[in-house]
Amino acid sequence: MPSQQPLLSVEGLSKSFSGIRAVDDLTFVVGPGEILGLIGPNGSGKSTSIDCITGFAKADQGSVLLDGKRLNGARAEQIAQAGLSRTFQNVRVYDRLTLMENVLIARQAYDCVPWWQALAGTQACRGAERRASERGRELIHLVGLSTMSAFPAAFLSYGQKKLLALAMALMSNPKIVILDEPLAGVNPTVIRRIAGLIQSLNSDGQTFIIVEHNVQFIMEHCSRVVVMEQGRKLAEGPPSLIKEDERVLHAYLGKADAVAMELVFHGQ
Ligand SMILES: Nc1ncnc2c1ncn2[C@@H]1O[C@H](COP(=O)(O)OP(=O)(O)OP(=O)(O)O)[C@@H](O)[C@H]1O
Repeated sequence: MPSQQPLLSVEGLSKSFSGIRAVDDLTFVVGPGEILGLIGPNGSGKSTSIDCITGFAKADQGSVLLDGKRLNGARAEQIAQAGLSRTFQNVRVYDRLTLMENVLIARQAYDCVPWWQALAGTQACRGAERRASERGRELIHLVGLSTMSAFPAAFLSYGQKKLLALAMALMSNPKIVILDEPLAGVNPTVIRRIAGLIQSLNSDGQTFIIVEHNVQFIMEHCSRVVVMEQGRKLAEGPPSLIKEDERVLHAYLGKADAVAMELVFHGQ
């Protein structure tokens, strides 16, 4: 549990789909500068929780506070504007648009000048456009895609699209970035690049929540881990404690012996 005032507080979050309790009374906090890992077996409710927190699904119960501001009932774009941005399990980029256009579109949800200024092409509007282009260039460079900046996103490999999605999520200078399975379908080289980016952004103060099936990655890169099983929080703590928790091994493999430990925590 972080000692500072939490940046994000999720309390009593619940969501059912026609009788299936996908998320059941989930409570956790994220402190400023943390990298929180959210793990659990398939169907344990991770994505539904993230969808409810980010306004992509409506929770049945519970509250979400970002920096003390209540987000319940807000639309996804309002939540993004408040400082909570995310990527998706199935990467979402616009294939026909260039990388630069993709990041500029991502920023529009957050840093839009009023429509009348945009129509009139005011100085404020031109200034905002210039700042957005500079930020977009910086982020495309940061994720290592500068040489492809003017190419359509369709030219990118799946792993490169994940890097573009990360740049898009950062466009708004969010308080928290939620990465939903950033490593799924990605080769080891891109995994290393994503890991390096997360670490370097985090050392500059960026807070992350990472939802991931690669438990080894979570154990290496997160300061704290929340484990879900059947919609509920099963365990929570630093990686060193989670690794010792037999309930976590049981949740994944139905047993908690040395072989299970190697398989879950070291991917062997
Ligand atoms: N739109 C939906 N309609 C009906 N049931 C759903 C829907 N979305 C999720 N569920 C169910 O809710 C439960 C939690 O699903 P969720 O996708 O949140 O789990 P998850 O931990 O993210 O799984 P995975 O790791 O496989 O992505 C599952 O039983 C799933 O079948």
